[in-house]
Amino acid sequence: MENYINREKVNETIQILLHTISHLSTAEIVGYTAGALAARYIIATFVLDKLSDIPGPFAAKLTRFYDVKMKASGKRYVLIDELHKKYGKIVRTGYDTVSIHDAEAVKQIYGGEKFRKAPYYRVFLFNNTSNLIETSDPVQHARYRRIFSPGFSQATLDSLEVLIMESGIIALMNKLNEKYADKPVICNIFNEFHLMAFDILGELAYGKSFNMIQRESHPFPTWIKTRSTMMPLCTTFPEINHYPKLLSIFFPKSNGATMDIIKFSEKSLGARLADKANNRRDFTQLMVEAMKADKEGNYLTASESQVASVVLLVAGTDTTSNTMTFVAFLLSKHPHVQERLFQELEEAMPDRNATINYKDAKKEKIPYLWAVLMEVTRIYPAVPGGLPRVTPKGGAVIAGQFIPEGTVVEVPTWSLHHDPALFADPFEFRPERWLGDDAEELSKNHLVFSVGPRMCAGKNLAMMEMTLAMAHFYRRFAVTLADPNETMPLMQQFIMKPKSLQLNVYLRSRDH
Ligand code: HEM
Repeated sequence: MENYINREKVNETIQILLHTISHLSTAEIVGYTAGALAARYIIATFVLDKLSDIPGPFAAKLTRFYDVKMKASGKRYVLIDELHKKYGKIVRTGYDTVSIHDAEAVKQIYGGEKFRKAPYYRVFLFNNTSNLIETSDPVQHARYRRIFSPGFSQATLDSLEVLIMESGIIALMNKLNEKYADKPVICNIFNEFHLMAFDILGELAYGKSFNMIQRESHPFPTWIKTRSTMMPLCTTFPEINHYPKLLSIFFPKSNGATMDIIKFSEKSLGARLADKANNRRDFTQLMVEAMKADKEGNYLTASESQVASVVLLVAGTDTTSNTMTFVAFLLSKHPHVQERLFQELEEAMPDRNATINYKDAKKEKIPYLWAVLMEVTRIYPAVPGGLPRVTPKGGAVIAGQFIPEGTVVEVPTWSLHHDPALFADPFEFRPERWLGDDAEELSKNHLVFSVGPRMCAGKNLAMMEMTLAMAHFYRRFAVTLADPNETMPLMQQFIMKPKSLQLNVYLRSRDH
């Protein structure tokens, strides 16, 4: 390279440039700079545009703000679906982003390591510290997965079942019995499931329950809510997430909430480190061990551990509690389904107040409960949007279309779940569809936990928690909507939830 550079010529050019600039007025400098930036933008957008043959709204081609607007609407999954209906199975959603509505593309994009997680995920950086959900580096991801996989295994979860039952499910059932059942008192069941999910994850990822079912309050959910206001902008312009100082200027409240979360995590982990007698195999224990591990082995830094607690909590609370809210909504709207479920549960648990083990509540034993969960998560997948990935070096042909390297691609989960070619009458709530001979075939396009190496690590925990909670809840109570005309409008950030943060119901005790 050295040989090709004529240093004298370069110096001479710089001198001429500096000389010219020194003779320009401020207004001229501003004008020329703006002109140069505009020219660069026009050339990049219209001349060098590598995605020019992919259809989509004109505004999406011009700026990433088109996507910010979709995200800020809280309805991005619906808007993306409408774009597919208008433009076809491959749609441009931004100047470097493409949505692909094609079931075959799922395996190609998510099934292996080739398509890495997009910079979008940097919004999950806490304090600029990498973690299981955020990292796009397969080596770092493998280290995190190795450390945490014992905590996600069914064997570990079985050993923690009593804890999950007592701190979460039974505690909630007792509260519902006392406070709401058979009384003309409205129960915001969304909130109650939320409190339960927090208490369970508190036990597993913070070493002890937050005791929210009883206390009904804790600053954690507010911190998370405050932090999430930065999502639309910070997922679309992800570079900003590497600069905590910039974040503190642009999003002072979000940043403050992040710092509060980190401080809380630091304190909780410190308490567990000091509690030498406690060695149950939960996530906190895995972190404590990883912090003491050899640098060459499965180690975690203190900062990685604090962030891991947060990430497990964020990933494992709203997802499960919102899904349980969706179950309550759909079962209230379809009383015959609720009745059929009750009959199966009554058979499995003849005594209303008895408890049942997970192994006796599973698909093989109570198939209708499983079918209800499958159908609810098909209609309302807690993570409804496409999961953004980057096309590898050399680009890739996806669904018959060449997509250049470095493009962000995603397959929209909600759209596939409502595609009549994949699910007959997709907008109909019909758990029975999961009891037929083609259930296994159908489940190939059921993507609520995603697929491949980056699929949900907490699937076992989620299924166990939701199955046990639903079994005990619908065995004990009949649920009706406080407002029979309730439509439950939804709001999507990364996770989807009821927009009002409420689902108001009445609970009636099953009397035998
Ligand atoms: C109904 C409940 C849940 C749903 C629908 C769900 C869905 C998902 C989805 C779709 C992903 C892939 C994200 C992506 O690629 O961008 C994911 C990842 C993840 N989930 Fe879940 N999740 C649920 C519950 C849980 C629970 C209870 C935990 C545990 C605390 C958990 C922990 C994680 C983690 C750690 C990842 C990242 C995995 C990795 O990249 O290796 N999730 N989840």
